[in-house]
Amino acid sequence: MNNWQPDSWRSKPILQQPEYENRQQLAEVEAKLSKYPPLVFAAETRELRRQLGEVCSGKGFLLQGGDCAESFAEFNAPKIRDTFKVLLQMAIVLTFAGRCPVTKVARMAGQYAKPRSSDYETIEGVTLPSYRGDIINSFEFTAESRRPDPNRLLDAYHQSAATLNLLRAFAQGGLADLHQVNRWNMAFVENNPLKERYQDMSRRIQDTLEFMDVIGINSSNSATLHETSLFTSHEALLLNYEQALTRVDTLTGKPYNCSAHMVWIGERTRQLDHAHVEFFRGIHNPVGVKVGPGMQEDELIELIDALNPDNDPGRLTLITRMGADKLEQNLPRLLRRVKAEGRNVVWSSDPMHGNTFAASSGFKTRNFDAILSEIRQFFAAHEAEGTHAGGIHLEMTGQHVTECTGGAYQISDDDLKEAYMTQCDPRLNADQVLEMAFLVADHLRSA
Ligand SMILES: O=C[C@H](O)[C@H](O)COP(=O)(O)O
Ligand SMILES: C=C(OP(=O)(O)O)C(=O)O
Repeated sequence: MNNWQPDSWRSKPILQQPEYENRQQLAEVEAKLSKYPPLVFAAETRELRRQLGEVCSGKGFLLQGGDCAESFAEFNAPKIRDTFKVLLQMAIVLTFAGRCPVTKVARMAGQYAKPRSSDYETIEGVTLPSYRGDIINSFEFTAESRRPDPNRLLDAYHQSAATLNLLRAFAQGGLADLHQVNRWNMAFVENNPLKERYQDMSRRIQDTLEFMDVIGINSSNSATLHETSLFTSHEALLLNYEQALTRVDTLTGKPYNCSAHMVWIGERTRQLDHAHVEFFRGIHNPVGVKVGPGMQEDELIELIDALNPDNDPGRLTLITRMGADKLEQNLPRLLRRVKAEGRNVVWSSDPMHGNTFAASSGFKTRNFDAILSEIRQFFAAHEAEGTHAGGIHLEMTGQHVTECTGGAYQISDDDLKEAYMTQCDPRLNADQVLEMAFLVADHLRSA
């Protein structure tokens, strides 16, 4: 890899970074972190890359989702469990109703750094630095809380480790057993308007499991029924942290970012000659890049070639976040060009980030219909261009929040205040996610 070093990003321009007052303290924290154990194992990231290779060739679907920003204050087992459950529930719908293998990647165990539209926030005449995620500063609106603190990198590491530990236990310790999932999902949809449809699917899964049991395949002899695999991901925005967790894999001799299985570059920091692209080109994880409506065809090809010079299917996921009103004009031209140039990428849709607006009540929100519209258009564009709609990327939570308007419960502007808990962007709640899962499953089945 040409002149790449884990720290070669430091000589490039970089956006969306905090201003640390005490650089010496930051350096000490980075040195400490670089000696800590990796959070993931390189071979696991290779398995994810293999699965994404299958998705790239049209034989699978990527489901990526979780919090907009994980929080230090809201760190507890029920919250992790509920998001895990909702991800699994969605994956079951996609796999069973959509007849498609699903690779599950959580936006968890590391999603602590946020790019912001503005460096400052003003409330009632007081201006302070913006909240940039718990790895950097605190949400509370005081000068002290908003001061970037290097020790937060260590807190983020420890909280990621604990989250990952619980996710691994849930995935492999029995909670994700298909018999169990089918059972607890029933309670989960108790009050959902799509309950009938879900229960019908659940009964068919139950019949299938009973049939398999009769022919001798059950949880005690099949890991596929007893366990699940769940990978982790986050936006690798704070490169001081990401570099400190980068290790050379002893099996292959290649550098991997061991802070998560997959990491992505955000829409605001994907400039070709900037630090994030430089760092990402050298790590061997599967990586993603957000692609907004302003992306030009030539620029995209250059970006693809910088990040995936070997044209390896599974290495690069393009996460489009166009906005429902801009997709039709901008996605097809990119699909056409990438296909014409023979570049292997996974195309995934983030229907959240292009559809944010301020509600009349003042809350930052997203409307469910706009989110669905972006997804529908994403599938339609791929169908028209003969490319594979490979995944979705959602900001969502298992908690019953009221952050996005609409959906079967018709959450209104006025309802937003009931349970608006996000620290940054509005998330879909469990009911809205289920509704979306059926819609996507219908598309997958007809694709
Ligand atoms: O999640 C993405 C960004 O961090 C977020 O949309 C920025 O929000 P802002 O426009 O309120 O800064
Ligand atoms: C910041 C994010 O998205 P984007 O880069 O697409 O704005 C995000 O996914 O948290």
